Amino acid sequence: MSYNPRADDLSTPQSPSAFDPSSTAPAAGSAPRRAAAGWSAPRVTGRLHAVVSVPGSKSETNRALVIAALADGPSRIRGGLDARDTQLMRDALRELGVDITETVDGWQVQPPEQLAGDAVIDCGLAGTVMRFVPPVAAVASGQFRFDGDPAARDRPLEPLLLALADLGAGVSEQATGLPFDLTGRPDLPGGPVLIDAGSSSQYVSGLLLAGARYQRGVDIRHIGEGPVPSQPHLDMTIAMLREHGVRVDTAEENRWVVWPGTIEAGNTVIEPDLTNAAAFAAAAAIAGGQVTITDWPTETRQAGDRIRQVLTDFGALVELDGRGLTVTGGGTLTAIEVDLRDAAELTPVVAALGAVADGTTVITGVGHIRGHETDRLAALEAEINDLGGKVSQTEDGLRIEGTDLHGGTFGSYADHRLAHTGALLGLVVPEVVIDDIDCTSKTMPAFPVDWRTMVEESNRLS
Ligand SMILES: O=C(O)C1=C[C@@H](OP(=O)(O)O)[C@@H](O)[C@H](O)C1
Ligand SMILES: C=C(OP(=O)(O)O)C(=O)O
Repeated sequence: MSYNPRADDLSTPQSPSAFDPSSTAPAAGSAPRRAAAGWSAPRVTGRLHAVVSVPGSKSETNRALVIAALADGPSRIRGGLDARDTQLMRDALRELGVDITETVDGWQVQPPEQLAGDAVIDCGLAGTVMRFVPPVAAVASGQFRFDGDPAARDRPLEPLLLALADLGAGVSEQATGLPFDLTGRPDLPGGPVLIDAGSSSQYVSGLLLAGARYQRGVDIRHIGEGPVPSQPHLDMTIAMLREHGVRVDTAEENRWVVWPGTIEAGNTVIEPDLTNAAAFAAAAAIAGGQVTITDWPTETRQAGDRIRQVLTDFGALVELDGRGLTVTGGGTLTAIEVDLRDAAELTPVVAALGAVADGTTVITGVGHIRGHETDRLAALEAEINDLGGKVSQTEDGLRIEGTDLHGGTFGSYADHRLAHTGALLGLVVPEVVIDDIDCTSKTMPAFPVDWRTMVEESNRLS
């Protein structure tokens, strides 16, 4: 199965323009829409009553693949996510000479004696591919061109390219993002490097993942004014590396040191993706009723686990027990104020909840998501307001006045999580149509079917 639609088949709108507090024109909303009829979001007619399972974590899967590709022998990954982002990662690593066999019992990953290749690496729209693979290619012999979807060319990358050049890789001069060329060398010196990682934690994760294979390891210092976002994702990187015998020192704030050495091969079991699960959990809160997500881990490194507290704060009942995570909603929500810097991926789901909650929801700490799959702050503002919402961007987040909404087309900008926002609103607002539901294949190809099943089965029972 391929999750890699041709860029010119996507017909997705352009990214909305950068934040401009003086502008009242919703650049994102005025972008051209997909001409096709779109996907009618299913509406809940009674109460939700569903048990849902979601596939593996994108973040864990792509880290496990990179670690296995750099390890000292064969590894097995069980429960790995099969979606566009992880397909692109598997394809990229294969271009570097890694053998990945997909069996019913998981993926068997066999690294080559020496990473090597001469290839164009397609990053799609995947942050984890465009930021984790170049540090790996830096120790491969060969020349690589990195490119991706049109929207991927707008995603920030320059700090990582500068860092890789400082560490000894050959990076095309003047490159500030995709596309760029990289020449690797198995004896990459590595060593100390300064980086402004305020726009993405993924630069640091990428350097950490490959750093043990650099001659002098890597000693990264973040020098930006603002903090590095998404701390749980950094913690996940460090924990997974340590599980594979890599020494990572983190005693100093904003400094990460990886010692040179072997990355031990081993087996990894991937947890369900809690950020994708968050959309299903939020469904019960927004529409009322009960949704159980199976296999929700009692302890996890995933940032998406934060949704438990968020939904509780909105007024839902959230229980974690042997069944999994069960969310019970009464159909009304109370607005919250929340700093999502550590779990910025949740912003589109939280924005949907805020749009229909009683009161004004304020989300802070997420200015950097202007560089996610699309400018998420502009897109959420424009698309929710197109349905009659009252959303405005702030410098580092959103201010959302809960109100009654009406139907209309919800633009997804090729962003799976924007599609989740539209689907959530469509549970309670009649005639919401999502222009491009297929973009959910980035991390969950079954999303449209599983979402509709959740709603239609509940409607049938109530
Ligand atoms: O390392 C990862 O797996 C991720 C880190 C975060 O990126 P940013 O730090 O760029 O937000 C997160 O938003 C993204 O979905 C996945
Ligand atoms: C920001 C996200 O993805 P990426 O890994 O492409 O940065 C996301 O999945 O919400």
